[in-house]
Amino acid sequence: MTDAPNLTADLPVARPAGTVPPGAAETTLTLPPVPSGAFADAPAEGLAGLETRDVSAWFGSHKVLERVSLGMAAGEVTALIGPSGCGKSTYLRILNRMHEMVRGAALAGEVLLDGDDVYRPGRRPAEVRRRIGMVFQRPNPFPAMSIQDNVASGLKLAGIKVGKEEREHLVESSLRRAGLWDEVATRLHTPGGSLSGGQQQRLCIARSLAVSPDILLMDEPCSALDPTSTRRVEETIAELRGRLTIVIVTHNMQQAQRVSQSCAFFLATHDTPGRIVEAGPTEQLFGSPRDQRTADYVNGRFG
Ligand SMILES: Nc1ncnc2c1ncn2[C@@H]1O[C@H](COP(=O)(O)OP(=O)(O)OP(=O)(O)O)[C@@H](O)[C@H]1O
Repeated sequence: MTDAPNLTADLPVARPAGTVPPGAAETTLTLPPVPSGAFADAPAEGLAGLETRDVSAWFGSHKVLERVSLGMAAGEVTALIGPSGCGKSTYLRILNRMHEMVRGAALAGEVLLDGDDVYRPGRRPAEVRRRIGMVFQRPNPFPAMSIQDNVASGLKLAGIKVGKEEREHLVESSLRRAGLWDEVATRLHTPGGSLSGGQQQRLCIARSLAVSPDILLMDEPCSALDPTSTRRVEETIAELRGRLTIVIVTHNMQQAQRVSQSCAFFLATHDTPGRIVEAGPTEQLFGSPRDQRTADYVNGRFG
């Protein structure tokens, strides 16, 4: 594994994408390509990996991310860690084109889903978001809608039409994959809002899975949950590993170690945007970090 940011350290932004603020991307130059899978073992067959090259981000004139290059291997769980405000959630939202929904937001760089830039002109954001699903900090099912319809709503939102039988099959298989089926099989018609917080979060995972995404992004998915529900969601993540690619933002160092195979440590200072200080196998990042700042952070000495 390689420290991701060092590949292109101190080079100007390579390819402005979107509405980069004036003067932000001064130079255009050709960078040596980041070798595919440079940060991970060979990708699992049939699964898609994600890679970013020199991703920078702004809110208005405030630059919040600086040239983040990272490979997120197919079928693995990659954890993004770092102190509050270092840009982890912004980075996550860039991966499935949600960042551009914020007024005044801009970015530069490339996000490659199986080698294909999700910001390529002509590529539809809705299609990107179907392939790269997202689970948020707070469970957000439709509370009055039945459990079954909540799962199927993912299909509707993505504009996927299926027959009754296939719909039922998808609902069941998605709930099974999210580890919720046994708890709800006899009450699929009761409202999603009647479930516990942890069950609601797994319902949201099932809703995301119903459209068969390649990637699942999770933004602190357990921060609103009690320890038992947290453990259950972590088990679900473990079961999904190898079937799709997961990128999770977490403040919980134990959780990062429990669920992820790779880890990236982000850091910003009061006058510098967020960057990756160190990325690599989780075991190495926690067991023998190369950078003192990583060691200090994972050992709870700051942040
Ligand atoms: N919608 C927004 N408009 C303006 N600035 C924003 C917006 N969202 C985030 N920011 C700023 O971008 C920077 C990075 O925020 P971000 O939420 O990505 O960090 P984070 O590492 O995920 O933080 P946390 O761990 O607290 O969630 C912060 O300075 C934040 O204030």
